[in-house]
Amino acid sequence: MIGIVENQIKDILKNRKVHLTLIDPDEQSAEDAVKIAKEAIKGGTDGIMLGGSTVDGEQVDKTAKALSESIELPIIIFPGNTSNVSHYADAIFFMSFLNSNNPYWIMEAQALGSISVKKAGIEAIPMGYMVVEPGGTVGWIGDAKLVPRNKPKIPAAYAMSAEYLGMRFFYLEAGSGADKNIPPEMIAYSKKATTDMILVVGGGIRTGETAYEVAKAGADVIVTGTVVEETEDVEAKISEIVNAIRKV
Ligand SMILES: CC(C)=CCC/C(C)=C/CC/C(C)=C/CC/C(C)=C/COP(=O)(O)OP(=O)(O)O
Ligand SMILES: O=P(O)(O)OC[C@@H](O)CO
Ligand SMILES: [Mg+2]
Repeated sequence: MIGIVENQIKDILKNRKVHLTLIDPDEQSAEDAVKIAKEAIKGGTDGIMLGGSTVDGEQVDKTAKALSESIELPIIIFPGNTSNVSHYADAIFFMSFLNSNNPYWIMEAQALGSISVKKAGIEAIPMGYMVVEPGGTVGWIGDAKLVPRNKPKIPAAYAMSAEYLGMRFFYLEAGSGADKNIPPEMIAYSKKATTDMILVVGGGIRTGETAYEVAKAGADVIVTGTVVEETEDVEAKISEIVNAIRKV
């Protein structure tokens, strides 16, 4: 069933690209996460993703609670593992790590995590997750068979199969803090290969210019996380990125 958050994203996509700000609950206190989220909202972001590849459930829960008390925008869990489920969030990217070598990340974590998702009563958004070189921490933790950067047809085939399996979102991930973002050509292939798939792209996007390229190539949802950790002026940085993708 399609829920409220997914419909909100689809509504925005009728007119323009979507930007999500990723906050890693491991990097700051819940109070500071709220400050960052508020700045990002002033900069024009459309929602907050909460997650990290090495974060514990308690910190996710605390941060989700603080955010839910202070902001109106959707809070979407970006789970690093089964413990990262919180009823204070609005939704969870219910993702399968499609190019992992380990069945745990492809289907077991989902089976184990589904019990908490059901109990929490949050919206599950079905997503195929594909990690491309360099892949960062998540590539290592997720035991990924990293997609070579010059092989755009590989993720395109996975995107097609994910769509045939009923997944509605497909995430091309270069790894948090990557020195290079997903190549535009790769984004274009995955976009062309699918019909209604919502294409999410993240990892290594730090400027309005790259965000524009990624959006122009076919990304529907552009995710930035590390820039927020690196910049002094979160509002200005997010607004640079958001203004750039809105030009597409
Ligand atoms: C659906 C449920 C409940 C679980 C699925 C969990 C899966 C498949 C996870 C995939 C593997 C994984 C570890 C993903 C992490 C995704 C993520 C939150 C990335 C962003 O984190 P980083 O910023 O790379 O983390 P660090 O900053 O900690 O390096
Ligand atoms: O931290 P950055 O490099 O913006 O990456 C965001 C996201 O794709 C990580 O999962
Ligand atoms: Mg991080």
